[in-house]
Amino acid sequence: MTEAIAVAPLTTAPTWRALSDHYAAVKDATLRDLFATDPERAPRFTVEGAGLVLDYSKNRITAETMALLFQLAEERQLAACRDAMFRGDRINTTENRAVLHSALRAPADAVIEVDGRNVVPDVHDVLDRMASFADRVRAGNLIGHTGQPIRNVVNIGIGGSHLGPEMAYLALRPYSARDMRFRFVANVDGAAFTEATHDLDPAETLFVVSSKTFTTQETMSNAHLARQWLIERLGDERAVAKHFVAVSTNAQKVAEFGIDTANMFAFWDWVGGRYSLPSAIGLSTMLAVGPENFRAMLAGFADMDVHFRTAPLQQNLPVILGLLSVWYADFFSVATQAVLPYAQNLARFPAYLQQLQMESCGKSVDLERRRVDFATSAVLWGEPGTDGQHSFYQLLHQGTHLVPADFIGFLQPLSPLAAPHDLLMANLFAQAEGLAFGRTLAEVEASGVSAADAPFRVMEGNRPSNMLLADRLDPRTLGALIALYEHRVFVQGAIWGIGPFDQWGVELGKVLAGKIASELTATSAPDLQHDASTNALIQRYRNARHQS
Ligand SMILES: O=P(O)(O)OC[C@H]1O[C@H](O)[C@H](O)[C@@H](O)[C@@H]1O
Repeated sequence: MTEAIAVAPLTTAPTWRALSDHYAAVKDATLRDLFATDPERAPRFTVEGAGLVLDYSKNRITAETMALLFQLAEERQLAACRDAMFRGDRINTTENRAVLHSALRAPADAVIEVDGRNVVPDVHDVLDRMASFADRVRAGNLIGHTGQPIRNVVNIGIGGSHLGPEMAYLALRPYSARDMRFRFVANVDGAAFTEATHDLDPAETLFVVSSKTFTTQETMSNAHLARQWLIERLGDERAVAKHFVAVSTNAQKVAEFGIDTANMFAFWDWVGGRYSLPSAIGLSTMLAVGPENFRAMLAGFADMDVHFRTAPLQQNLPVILGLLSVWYADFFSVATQAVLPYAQNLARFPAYLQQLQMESCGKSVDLERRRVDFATSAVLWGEPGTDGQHSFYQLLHQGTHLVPADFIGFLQPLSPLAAPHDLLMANLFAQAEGLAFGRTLAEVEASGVSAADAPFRVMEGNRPSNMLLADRLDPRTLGALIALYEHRVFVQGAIWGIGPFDQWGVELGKVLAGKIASELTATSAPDLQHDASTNALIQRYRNARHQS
């Protein structure tokens, strides 16, 4: 099946109109009043699944809002779209591909077919190869060209081939090998490579070149730098064979680069880059945390897959979160959304989610090729708490933008230092409370602040947030958390009727950069045919380059 499920233009859907009317009726309701008039509100709007608890009661919603949003989900055939994805239909119609990241974490006895072939055994073959390779490296049994064991791993990749491995490595740092060093190089800026390798002994260093296509300019440039770095220092081109492995879908390009395909870990075109962490793209994470922890992370992904497939819409975490995003983007005209993990180890989680959500849902044409007349993805951003509190929370509390926030916290500390955890969690709960309920003028004045100063201290509140809690940031929980956001993005895409699995918008920049790169380095003055601004910028760079 290659066709997307056809749906009518979103804004003509009957429930969309009902939601518009409903929005007009509830937009000024305050969380103070909503909580005061409904003692059952917190339990009513708390759901659990796959080891995560979601309290979404501090959103600007009523029971009717949710009923209408669930009705919208029915009208947009969300369940049928979801089932088509899990079944392996070619729902990525603009690239004519199936979308089966869920197969990467399916149990070994599952049967998921693409073009009549069960892909699950292929997935498990690669996982097993990754596991035996990881065991070898971690035990010090992978010997480099000069006879020394490999102790450093440098992942070279960008986008989905970087953000997931780096984010998961940092998240699971307490579970990782402390006697090895892990580095992640993405930016084509040579400074990234230099910084990552300056203190590494090449004799002990393994490069994992991760690229779905194996053609990405930045990754290929960094991989060539790595090759040169290694050969210069070890003095022998044959060293490459023992210090490079590749993760890719493109065996031909891997061989052309000079990596033996025996040292390649494969994945498939039905895995999107930003969904590829549970594929072989997770190799450097597995090298860090070991096969057992990596498989536990996959089990967490699978827990959330099952929850998304089977929980009723009303109890379904990704469905609820996706619908709330639609509610804010399209009715409150909210342009940004914050993700605020109260866990230092999730420092790169917002960056990871940026690609996941913004590359997926940053679209303005629906699958029926119509320009949309509603807002799609919000700009997603965030930093770990409490650091963000001392930076941008001022705007969250008193600025003119409404920024719905996802707070993420863990009941058990990851660090052996338990005392700071109480303080961390106190801040987490306090921020959500403060944003929702604020502080009125009367309350400020009653606290002894003068009438002249009081207006500056008022916090109007009514700023929505979700609270996501789990027991502990362990591999299984991390998997469930990532899958929660993957499926939330899917829900948004299905409601909006856009294709969340392509990224045509990144192509133009690549084409232009290729042309400009040759103009910057041409020995004779090129005939610049850009606009006047771009021509002048190129000229300025050429002048500086040729003077130095
Ligand atoms: O894994 P690669 O093929 O090197 O792709 C790396 C990244 O670059 C592309 O331009 C896409 O925008 C991303 O979706 C992708 O993750």
